[in-house]
Amino acid sequence: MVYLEFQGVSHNYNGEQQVIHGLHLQVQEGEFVSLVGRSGCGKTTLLKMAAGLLAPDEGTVRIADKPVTEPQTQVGVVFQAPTLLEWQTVRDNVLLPVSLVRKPTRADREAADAFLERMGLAQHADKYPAELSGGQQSRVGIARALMRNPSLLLMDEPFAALDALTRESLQEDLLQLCRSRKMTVLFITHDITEAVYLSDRVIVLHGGGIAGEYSVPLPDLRHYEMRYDGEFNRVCLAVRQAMEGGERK
Ligand SMILES: Nc1ncnc2c1ncn2[C@@H]1O[C@H](COP(=O)(O)OP(=O)(O)OP(=O)(O)O)[C@@H](O)[C@H]1O
Repeated sequence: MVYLEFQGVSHNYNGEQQVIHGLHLQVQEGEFVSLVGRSGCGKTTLLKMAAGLLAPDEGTVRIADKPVTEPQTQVGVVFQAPTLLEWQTVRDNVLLPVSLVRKPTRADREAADAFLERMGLAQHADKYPAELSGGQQSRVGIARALMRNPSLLLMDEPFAALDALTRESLQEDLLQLCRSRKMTVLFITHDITEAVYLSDRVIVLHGGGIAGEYSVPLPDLRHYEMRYDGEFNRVCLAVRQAMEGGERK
């Protein structure tokens, strides 16, 4: 079943040249799709339209077959800058999606603590964001998005500020979570290896549209050794070549 769909979507800022132009894309329920492309090609613009934070000038974005006109409760969004509330503790920041609609219960606090533990932040729950490193703050942002129990996760370079090993372990955690909860994911990254490792499909954006689309022929259960596999590297090379300026579909 198609879960997220862009139907002939276009967008420009301030009436200037179109950043996204008549784009069609379907993401299946439970599918993990990465968006890659040169800086400024419109990845964040596309993600913001899916999040209901930006309206397309033309075309429609649909989630579960309903047009998106505003932010949706079943959608979790993670940006590279985690935008945490400085005056609230780490735990309260994670609880924010709940406290915006009702008073958090003990079960909510336990769920928040479980996500923080999963992100390796159990001992930081009572601290304030300013006391955490940039990478730790990014992980709080991810825990907060997961607190919504989202069916669709939109992630914009969520691991960009992390060291290589933390990044790898969070990639494993994210994959496990997505598979076990059958989450649909749209994931932006500049790292081709990360895109191929995490995804069922990698989409290359170029010139306002889709320049290439690559299914990843790896089993659902991924292991870091797969990154050195010949097939894996063939997909990485194809993605890279499309990023260098492939034909627009
Ligand atoms: N609020 C805005 N107002 C005007 N122009 C904008 C705005 N946001 C983005 N743009 C422009 O739209 C284009 C696409 O931006 P977008 O952030 O979607 O690209 P991106 O592919 O995510 O880039 P990056 O990889 O550098 O994050 C860029 O040329 C950018 O300068």
